[in-house]
Amino acid sequence: MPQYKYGFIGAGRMASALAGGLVDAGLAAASEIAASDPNAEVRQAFAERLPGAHLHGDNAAVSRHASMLILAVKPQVMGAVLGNLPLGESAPLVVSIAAGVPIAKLEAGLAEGTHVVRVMPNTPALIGRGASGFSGGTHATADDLASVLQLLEAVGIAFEVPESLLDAVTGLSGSGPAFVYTMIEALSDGGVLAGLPRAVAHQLAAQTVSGAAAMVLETGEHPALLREAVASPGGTTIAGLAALEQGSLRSTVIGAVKAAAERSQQLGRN
Ligand SMILES: NC(=O)C1=CN([C@@H]2O[C@H](COP(=O)(O)OP(=O)(O)OC[C@H]3O[C@@H](n4cnc5c(N)ncnc54)[C@H](OP(=O)(O)O)[C@@H]3O)[C@@H](O)[C@H]2O)C=CC1
Ligand SMILES: O=C(O)[C@@H]1CCC=N1
Repeated sequence: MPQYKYGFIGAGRMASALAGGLVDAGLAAASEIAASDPNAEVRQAFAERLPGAHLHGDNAAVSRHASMLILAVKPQVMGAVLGNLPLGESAPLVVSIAAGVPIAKLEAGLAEGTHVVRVMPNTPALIGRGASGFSGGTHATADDLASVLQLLEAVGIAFEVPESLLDAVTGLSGSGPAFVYTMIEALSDGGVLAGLPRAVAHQLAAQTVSGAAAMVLETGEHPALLREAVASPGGTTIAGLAALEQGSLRSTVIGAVKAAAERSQQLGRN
């Protein structure tokens, strides 16, 4: 019988976000989670965030004993990791969260017949607000996909997509939090320029982004209609929107998602 419900290979930022999120969601106790990482500081940080979890320096100590094995290493080291990853007798479901690494490459590096699911999550999974896409491999069963959906829905929302769309998910929601943090910083800077104290501007900016996102998700209204409701004729908002259009905000954001999706595709070719 596998000893750990969830095993993470690589205990870095995304592994600790997912592990923390699934413990908070009640899907597993910390003692049912194990993670391996060659970096002692990273292992210590994971253990501090998730007291009771089992940390190892050796991947095999996790890969042999997990029901679901989550590969959370950089795409650049995935080949080396797969080449040295013994699986337990009751072979685990292997889930990769690495950007760009195709299912075919994962399957080729693992024992024939291994059940594989490729996932693209994001870091807000740590607080139950993740947004993920996933796609099953050649041998993945309906039960495997259901287990992965259960995991991802415990930490946010998730959509099954054809594998060909996972690079797009990476560009939008995988990398997207970084784009939004940049927007929050810029809003805060704008508030400071207009005279607000930094601490107040920072809170107002973050809450404005969070509130506006919740309006889209909770009212189901199209963002364009919500925007129109903010912009009074001859008012302040339309003056600001005109400035945004001058700076080509939309095409810049579209370009950012496209660049990230293209980089994900490139990583897959390496
Ligand atoms: N961060 C994010 O927002 C997201 C990341 N991802 C994907 O998640 C994966 C992990 O990203 P992230 O958590 O940010 O990266 P991190 O660098 O924080 O974590 C990866 C960890 O893996 C360790 N590692 C390196 N080699 C091995 C090995 N052979 N065996 C086990 N562990 C190893 C690294 O150690 P060391 O640093 O010493 O090399 C590092 O601690 C990536 O593939 C990324 O594409 C997906 C969605 C979002
Ligand atoms: O920047 C990266 O490569 C990873 C993948 C998606 C988010 N972070």
